[in-house]
Amino acid sequence: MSPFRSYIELGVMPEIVEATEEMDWILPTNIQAEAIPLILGGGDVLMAAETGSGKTGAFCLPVIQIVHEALTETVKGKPLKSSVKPSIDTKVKLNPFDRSDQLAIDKDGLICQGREHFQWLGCRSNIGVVKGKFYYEATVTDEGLCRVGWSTDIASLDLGTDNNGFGFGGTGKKSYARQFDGYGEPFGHKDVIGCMLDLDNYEIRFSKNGVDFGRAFEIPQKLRNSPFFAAVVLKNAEMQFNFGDDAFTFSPPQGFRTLSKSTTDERYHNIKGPNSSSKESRRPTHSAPTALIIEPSRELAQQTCDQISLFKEHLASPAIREVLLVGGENPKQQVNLLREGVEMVVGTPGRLDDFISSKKLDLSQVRFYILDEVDGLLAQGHSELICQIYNKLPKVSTDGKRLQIIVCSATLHNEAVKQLADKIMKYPTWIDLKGKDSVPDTVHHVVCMIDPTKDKGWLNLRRDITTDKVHANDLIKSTSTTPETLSEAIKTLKVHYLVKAINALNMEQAIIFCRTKLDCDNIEKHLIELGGGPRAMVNQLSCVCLHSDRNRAERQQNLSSFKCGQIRFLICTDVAARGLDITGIPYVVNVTLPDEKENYIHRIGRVGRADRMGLAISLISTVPEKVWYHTCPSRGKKCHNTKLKENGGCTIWYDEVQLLKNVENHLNTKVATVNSDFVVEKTVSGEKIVYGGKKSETGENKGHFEQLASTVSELATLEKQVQLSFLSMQFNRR
Ligand SMILES: Nc1ncnc2c1ncn2[C@@H]1O[C@H](COP(=O)(O)OP(=O)(O)OP(=O)(O)O)[C@@H](O)[C@H]1O
Repeated sequence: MSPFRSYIELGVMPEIVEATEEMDWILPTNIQAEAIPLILGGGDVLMAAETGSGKTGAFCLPVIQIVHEALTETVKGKPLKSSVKPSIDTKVKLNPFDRSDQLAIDKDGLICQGREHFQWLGCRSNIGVVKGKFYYEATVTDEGLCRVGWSTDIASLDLGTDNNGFGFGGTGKKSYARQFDGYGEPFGHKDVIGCMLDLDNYEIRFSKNGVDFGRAFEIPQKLRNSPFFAAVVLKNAEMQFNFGDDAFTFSPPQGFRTLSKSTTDERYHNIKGPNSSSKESRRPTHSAPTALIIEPSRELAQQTCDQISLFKEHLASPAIREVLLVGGENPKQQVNLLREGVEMVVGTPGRLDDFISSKKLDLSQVRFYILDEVDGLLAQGHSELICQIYNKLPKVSTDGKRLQIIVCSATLHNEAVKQLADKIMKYPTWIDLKGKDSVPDTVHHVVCMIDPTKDKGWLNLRRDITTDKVHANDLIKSTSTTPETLSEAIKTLKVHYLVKAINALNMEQAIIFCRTKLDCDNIEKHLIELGGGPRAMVNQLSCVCLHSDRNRAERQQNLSSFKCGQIRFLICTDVAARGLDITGIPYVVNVTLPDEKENYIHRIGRVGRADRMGLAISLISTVPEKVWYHTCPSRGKKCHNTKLKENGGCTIWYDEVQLLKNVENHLNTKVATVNSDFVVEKTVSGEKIVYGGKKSETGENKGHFEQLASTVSELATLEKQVQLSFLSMQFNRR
C-alpha cells in the first residue's frame, strides 16, 4: 500500500484528521496506512512494526471513530444497525446470533472456527426447512473435532446432546440425546460430509466424500412438525459450508435439493438475532466502556490516555469519555469517574483485574479489546488474565457488531503471541511490515566491552561507588582474579563508564536502563555525589529515577520533568522500556543488558522516534557478573541472601556476552563496538549525525515531503507534456 494515502482516504473522519494535523501528523505512517482501514472494516488485527512507527495512532484513531459513531447513534436513539438481519436474509448462512460466544464465523457466513481446546462451540444456519428433502456439504478445513448435522432451533448448540439435534462426528459416531453410536466411518481434515434431511420420510443420513452411509436417524414423531436447521459443533476445529450457492463437490443423492434453493413455503427463518427494529433511545450504560485497552505500565497507560484526549479534541458532542485505571491512583476517584459514564478505558493489568472482579467495571458493552505491547503483557505473566477478561466480553454487541481484538508490539514474533492469537482472535490479519523484529534505521546502537582483567581502574573507584552488595560476604581482593572479584569490579566499572560516556558524548539527555531498582538507586546516589540528582536541574548530571518502588506521584513528577527537559537523565528499570514516547531523546545507555532480547529492542527504541536520530550504547561485561534474582517472598525487601538460586539463595550469574549473542542472533546482525573513549563518528553523505536531531536534517533519510518531491516533479513534467501535446494537436488541426 502506498505510504502516501491521506487519513481522509483511509476513512478517518475530518474531525479526527483535524486533531492529527494539529499534532503535525500530515500523512499516516506505514503501519497506520495498513491498520486503520482494517480496523474500520471490523477486523481483528495483529500489528508488528518497529518502535516509534506510530502504532498508538494506528489503533486509537479508528477505535475512537467507531466508538464515537456508536455513541452518537446510541444517544440520538437511531435504530440499531445490524450487519446481519436473519429475519429478512434470503441467503442461507451460519447465523452469528445463534452460536456459542467464542465460535467465529466469517463474513460470508460459510466458514466457522472454534479455537477452544476443552469446550464444544456450536452454531446453526439462519434459515431452516419445514418440509422437503435437502442436502448441504460441510468440509473439514482444519484438523480438530467436529460434528455436523441437523437440529431444531431449540436444540442445544452442542449438537446431538439433547432430544432436538442429530449429529455425525469425526470419530465415526452418530449422536442424539447424548447417545453416541458407531456409524459410517471416521472423518477428518479435507473430508467432505454430505448432510441429508428427508422430511418426506422423516429420516437423516450422511455421506463422506460421496459415499452414502444410509439412514442414521429416524426423526421422532414429536419433532416432525419442527423446522430443521443445518447445525455444527466444533472443538479446536474449522469447517466450511456449502448450502448450494456453489457447485457441490459431490452431487446430492436423487431427489435431494440444496438448502439455498428451498422455497419460501419450505423455509423457516431463525428469529434469533439483534433487535433490529428498536427505535428506543438508549443512554450509555455507566461504568461500561466500549473499548478496553491494556498497557503493561502505568506510564504507558497514561500516555495512551493522553493521546486519546488529543485525538478526540474536535469530535462533536456527545463527547467520548476516557478513564485511566492504573495502580497508585485513588480507586474511589476512579469509581466515581466510571459512574459518570465511560466509553474508553485504558488500564494496567492489576487495577483492571481488581475492578473487573469487584464488578466496578462492567464489560457488557465492550466492542474493542486492545492489548498494547502484548508480548510484554504475556512476559509479565498476564496470559491468564487476558483470557479471563476475554471470556467475560460479549462476542457480539447489542447492535450486532462483533468483538474486535487488536494486539500490537514491536516484538510480536514469538510463540506465546501466536498461541494467544489462536485462542482469542478470529481470522486476524497480521500486519507485519518487516516480517521480523527489527530496529528502525533512525536508531544506531553500539556496545562497549568492559574487561575488568584489563581495566584495573576499579581498584581506586571502589570507595566512591556503591554497588548492590551481592558480594558483601565475599572476599574481594585487589590482587585476586576470582569470579567474585571480577564481578564486583564490573559493578564498579559500569558506573564509571556510564559517567565517562555521558561526558565523552556531552549527552544532553539520556535514558539510562539498569537491571534492578537497587542499581537505579545506586547510580542516582553516585550522580548526586557528583553534583547531579533530582534537585540539581541545571547540573550536567541532573537525574531522576523511574521504577516500581517509587510512588505514583514521584514517578509522574520524574517523568514529566525529564520529558520537559528540566532533567537530563532518567534512570530506570524495564518499567520504562516499552512504549514511552519522548521526542528527541538523543541517547539510551544500557548499564546492563536486559535478560529478554525483546526488551533490548524496546529499550533502544526509546530513541530514534518521530523521525529523529538516536544512539543506544550498551555497556557489556566480558566476564560473568553475579546479580540479584529475588525469588524470596519479600521480592528483595531487606533480603541479604547472596547464595545462588540453585543453593536456595537470591542471586544468579549473569552472562552478558551470551545475552548480546542472543540479541545479535535475533536481529541477525552484529552490533558495532566502540572503545572506552566513546567516539562514535557516524556520518551520512559526509555530514555528521546529530543525535536527537531530525533524520531528514541529517540527510540520512527524507521526510514525507521530500519523498514526495520527486513524484510531484515527475507528475508536473508529465502534465506539461500532456498539455504541450494537446496544444500541438489543436494547432495541427487548424
Ligand atoms: N503520522 C504521523 N506523523 C508524524 N508523527 C507521527 C505520526 N504517527 C505517530 N507519530 C509520532 O511518532 C512517535 C511514535 O509513535 P508511537 O508512540 O505511536 O510509536 P509506537 O509504534 O507505539 O512505538 P513503540 O513500539 O515504541 O511503543 C510519536 O511521537 C508520535 O507522535
